[in-house]
Parts: sequence; structure tokens; C-alpha cells
Amino acid sequence: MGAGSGLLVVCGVVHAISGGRISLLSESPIYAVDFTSTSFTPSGTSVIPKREVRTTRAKRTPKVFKKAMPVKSIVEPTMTKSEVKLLESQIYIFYTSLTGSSQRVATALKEKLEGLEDLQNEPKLMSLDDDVDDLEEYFLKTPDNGATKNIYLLVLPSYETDSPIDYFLEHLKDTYQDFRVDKYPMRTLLGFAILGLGDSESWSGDKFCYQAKLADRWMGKLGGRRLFPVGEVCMKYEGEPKAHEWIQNFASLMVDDEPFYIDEGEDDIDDSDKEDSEGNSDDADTLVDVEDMGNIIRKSGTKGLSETETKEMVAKDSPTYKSLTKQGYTIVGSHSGVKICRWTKSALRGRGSCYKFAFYGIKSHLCMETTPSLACSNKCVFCWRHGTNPVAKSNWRWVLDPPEKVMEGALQGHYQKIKQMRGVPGIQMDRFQEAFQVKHCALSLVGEPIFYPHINEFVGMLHEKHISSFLVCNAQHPDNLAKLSKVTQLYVSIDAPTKTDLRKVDRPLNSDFWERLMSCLDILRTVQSHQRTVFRLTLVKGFNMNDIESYADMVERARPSQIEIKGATFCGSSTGNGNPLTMQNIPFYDECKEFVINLSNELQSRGLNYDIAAEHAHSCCILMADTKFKINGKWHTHIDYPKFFELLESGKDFVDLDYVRETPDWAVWGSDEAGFNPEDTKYDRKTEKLKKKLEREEQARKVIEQTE
Ligand SMILES: Cc1cc2nc3c(=O)[nH]c(=O)nc-3n(C[C@H](O)[C@H](O)[C@H](O)COP(=O)(O)O)c2cc1C
Ligand code: SF4
Repeated sequence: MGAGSGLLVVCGVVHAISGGRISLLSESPIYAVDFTSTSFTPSGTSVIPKREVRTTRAKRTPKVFKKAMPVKSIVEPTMTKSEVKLLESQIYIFYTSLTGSSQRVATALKEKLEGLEDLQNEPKLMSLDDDVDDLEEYFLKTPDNGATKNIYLLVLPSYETDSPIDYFLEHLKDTYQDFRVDKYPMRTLLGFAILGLGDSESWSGDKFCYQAKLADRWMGKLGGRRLFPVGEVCMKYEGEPKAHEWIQNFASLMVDDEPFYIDEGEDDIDDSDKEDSEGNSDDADTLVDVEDMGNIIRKSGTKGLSETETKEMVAKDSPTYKSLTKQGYTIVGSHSGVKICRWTKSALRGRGSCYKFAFYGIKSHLCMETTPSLACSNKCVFCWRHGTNPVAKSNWRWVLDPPEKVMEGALQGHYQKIKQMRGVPGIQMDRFQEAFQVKHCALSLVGEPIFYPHINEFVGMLHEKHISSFLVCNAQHPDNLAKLSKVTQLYVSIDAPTKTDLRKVDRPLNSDFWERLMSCLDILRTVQSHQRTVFRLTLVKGFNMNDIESYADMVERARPSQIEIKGATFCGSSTGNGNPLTMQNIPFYDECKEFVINLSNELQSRGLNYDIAAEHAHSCCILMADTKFKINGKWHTHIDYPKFFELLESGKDFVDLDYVRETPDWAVWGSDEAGFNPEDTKYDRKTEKLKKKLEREEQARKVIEQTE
């Protein structure tokens, strides 16, 4: 590689201590890190200093900076030579892709490198969305391959709209700013390089490939040694040949072991974490808090990248929007969604409601399924959208819609979909008319409703309209859970019995996911014990159907009012949507029954009063309940909705048992109907088809007879 392509000289902001406060001067790097010291050199490389540069760490200084100081570096670049041959490394090629081009280019990169004669280890191709369960495993720690050093190559598209890349960039930034962890974890790599894909016509200037450029900078700030300049390829005009050019050049570098220059200091993309300060200013007007430094530097026009712009969670032109609307979702505002479920359609045709009718008395044609937050903090294996859905650990980082807008949009979207059903054969007129008065709201769908900062106001608005609220949360946001106001029924998803299994099933973004789940269990038992609480278990064969005892431990800890156990449903396999499940992972009803019987026995053997209350075989769903719901020998798992609103409006405290109704016989566990309401007609597709065929044949016979 020629010196030209390896020389990356970037301006560094510099500071010095003067009169007890810090001011920006051109003497030393602002990151008080010596980029020439061997302690900051990727292990396995040696540095050849070009000239003497300051080697001591800056003293802790006042937390204020002089505004409008020059942003320029006097620090010379440094030569570095790898003692380990690049070809002896383990290469990881990471990519993230919404429409497939980054995946194709990353695959081509892998193939090219595999073809290098002396390459010792096969490169590993990894999707950041599907193969990297925990970013910390690779971007806080790095894989330990013994004496073999790692090289990271990243193929990254840019998306102005919300996408998983935001989350990745946020992770790099958080790592850099987290004082509890190593600030330079990427120094353990032999090096890194980034290839950006974008569209320079629609996103010109600073916007073009902006996320690849940001990733390149963060990797550098995290101590990474840049092996090659960031690639910026316009897929619209230059397309894959241009990407292959970068790949070809990079491959040439791999075989060439010339020393090359590295930066003395990465340039500043966010300086909010600069050295803390002590002491006071005597000139408050000209001083600025360290928190504002990032903005000042951005305003000073060095970058103009939109890293900190607040985005819409699901913008109209985003692939997620297209994907969701294609699946029948109506996107409300920019972060909420509504969809009419198949049971609502079924109930409109008199063909039976979902299991919630059997267990709690909810008629499906009166139910609206919605979520005020399509984003989530998990990437569950049984969720079809984890490749493209917006994700965030715990903070709301998008444009926020007011609850009135979400409510109006959700109802409008729901009624519009109901209206569209009017031409469907078999719609029952009375149910069709009733359906325009929603009585129940299932806050589940996809995403995490509790994430929405105005969730309490939203639930309050539902109750004002006498719409019941069933809220499902993923047990990852204990703070939000503790603050949640009264809902009709509060669900917590329990997707696995142990920490290891939960990591496999939910693929959570928060590394303290288990502690979060445990806190949520404690909250159910304490702050939220006044609610009617439900554990929801989704059984996935091969993932979470063992270890009954650990499930029982959780029940013992949280003491939910009820436990709903449902077999997972199959919603596509890995090629289309990044979902690793196959039909083999979907349990049969008998397997679910066996699981429930075992759990019930385990709880009873511990003296915990739970028993199996109801079932809905059609949905592969079974309900266990605290035996306090068995009043005078009869299960009372149904809800008295008018009573719920009456109690709510009285302003008095009340608990789960205060608004119950008897469960109908046909829904009780072991009944002949197994949860199917005898008033509904069972629809048997085969019989119906046969009936229609016979009718057609009869008509044809009559016509023939008449014409003869
Ligand atoms: C909604 C949307 C937003 C985009 N935003 C940007 C952008 O800000 N900058 C850019 O250079 N390219 C942008 N692009 C172009 C993509 O980065 C480009 O098409 C890329 O090849 C997509 O990679 P993928 O197929 O791996 O997802 C955008 C494309 C779409 C559909
Ligand atoms: S909690 Fe729900 S929306 Fe989120 S990933 Fe899991 S299944 Fe999908």
C-alpha cells in the first residue's frame, strides 16, 4: 500500500491548563491519551515515533472550556509497523443490511480474502443483527483467539431513517463514554477497516455514507488501528464494481506489510466526555459546559453529520415502514402501530374468538391490537422483525408523538381495517356494527409498549373511553414497570427459565437483562401487586421447555395472579427474516399440556396454590391461576369489565379479585369443547370445500338435466 492511502492525518483539538481552568490551545491532544506510547499501541505492533510528542496524561482540570478556540492539530502522525503479519490474523467481516447489498458486498469481500494464497485463517462473516447476540462480545471485548490477532472489517450502509446501525453506533459511543469500562477496547485488534455503502444522489454531501464514516471515527477513538481508508461507495451510480475496487485494494494491502502512518488523535465527533474539570471560571459568559462541547465543535462546521438529529422511529420512507405496511400494519404517527388480527376477522364471521374470550371474556371483534412503541430492547427468536425493527436499550431516542395522536390514529386505523372487511363473505351484520365500538385494547402486537414515555396517559385515555387495557411487557424495563399506572391486566413475558436460555431466546440488548427480569419479578410482588398480573410463557421446543423448577422459582418470586402458557407459532424461517426457528421448534398441544401439568405439580409440591384453570386448544394455549380465583369450586378467570371501570372511577384502591366473573364451562380445563365457544361455528376448511364442490356438482347436474 502506498503511503498516500495509509496516511490519515486528522485535526485534533488540543488543550492546556491555565490559571486553574482548561482552555483550548494547540499543544496536546484533547483526549489526554498518548497515541504514541506503546501502552496504546495495538499489541503485536511497534511504533516508530517521528518526533517527540507529549507523553504524559493531562491533569484533571476544570470542567469548563473557552468557547470558540481554534480546532487544529500540531501533532504529527506516527509510523507503525505490524510485527504480526496481516495474513496471519483472524478476520471478522461484520455487516448489517436492510435491503441486501451490504450482505452481498460483505460476502464478496470474504470470498476475495479467502482466495489470498497465504491467508492462514478463514474469514468469519457475521451479521451484526443476527449473528452478534451481544455487541459487547465483539465491541467491548474482542474474541480471544490465543496468539492470533483479530482484524475487523465492517461493511455498513447508511440510513437517514432509524435503523439497527444507529444502535450499533450508539453502542460504540456508549463504550467510549462509559467510565466503568476500558475506553480503548479496540486497541487489542490488529486493525480495522470500514467499507461504506450509500446513495450519493439522494444523500449527497455530509449525508453520503455518513454512518460508515461515523463508525470509522468511533472505531479509531476506541483505540482501533485503521488499516485502510473508509470506503464510500454509491450503490446507485457506481454499484458493486466500485465496492469490488475497494475490496481489491484492501486485499493488496493484506499481502503488503509496509509500515504506515496512524493518527495521533482521532478527530472529535462528540466531546461531551472530555477531561473533567475543577475550579471556577471568572468569565462565565465566555465559558461553556463540557456537555456542550460536542455541539460547539459540530456547529463550528467541522463535520455537519446528523449523528445527534432526533429521528423518527419508523419514517415513511424507511424499509421498516414498507415491511410493516406490507404485513398489514397501519403505522400511526412515527412510532406506533395497529393491526387487525386474524381472530377479529374470524369473530366477525361468527367463527370463534381467540383464547382471550375463553379465558377472560374478550370478544375478538371488539378488540383492537396496537402498540405505542414499535421499538424493542430484545431480538427474540420467535419475533419475525428483529432484523429490521428499531431497537434501543432503555432510552427513548426518537421523535415523540403525543398520546392523543396515537389514540386517534390507532382507532382510525383499526376502524378503517374493519370497514375493509365489509365485502368479505360470511361477515355477520350485527358483529360488524358492534365492531365500530372498540371495548378492549391489547397493548402487545410487536415492540414494547411500556417504552413509550406517555404510556400512563395513553392507558388513562383508553379507560376514559371504557376500553380495557391488556398490557404486555418484556420484563426489561423495571423503572417503567414500577411507574405504570393501573391496567386491566398486566402481562410480563417470561421467555426462558434461566439466564443462559433467556440470552438464547430473547437475545437481549441489555447486558444486565437477567437482573432486569428479576427486578421486574420483584416489582410484580411489591409495587404492582395491586394489579391483575399474568406471566406469559411462549414455549419453543429446543429453547425453553426444560427446567420446570426454575420456572417455578420465578412464579414463587413474583406470585402472579395467573400464568398463560402458549406454544410458539411459526412465522417464517431464517432466510427471509433472520428468524432461526423451524417447524421442529413448534410444540404440539400435547407437549404444551405435559409442560403445564409438570409446572402445576411442581408449584403444588412447594405449597404454592396454583392450578390449571382453562384451555383453548385451538390456539395451543392453557391458563393456570392462583386458586384464589376458584370461588366456591368454580373458576373465576373472566373479568367483570363494567366493575373494573366502576372501581377505577371510584378512586378507591382495588385488587385482582375485585372484578372477576365465572369462567364458562366450555372454557374450563378438561371440558369437551376445550375452549371453543359452542355458539360459534367451527370452520373446517376441508368440509367447507367439499360442501361447496358438491353444491357446484348438483347445480351442474340440474343445468344438464334442463338442457337435455
Ligand atoms: C430510507 C433510506 C435512507 C437512506 N439514507 C441514506 C443516507 O443517509 N446516506 C446514504 O449515503 N445512503 C442512504 N441510503 C442508501 C442506502 O444506504 C443504500 O441503498 C445501501 O446500499 C443500502 O444497503 P443495504 O442494502 O445493505 O441495506 C438510504 C436508503 C434508504 C432506503
Ligand atoms: S418482545 Fe415482542 S416485539 Fe420485542 S423482539 Fe420479542 S417478540 Fe419481538
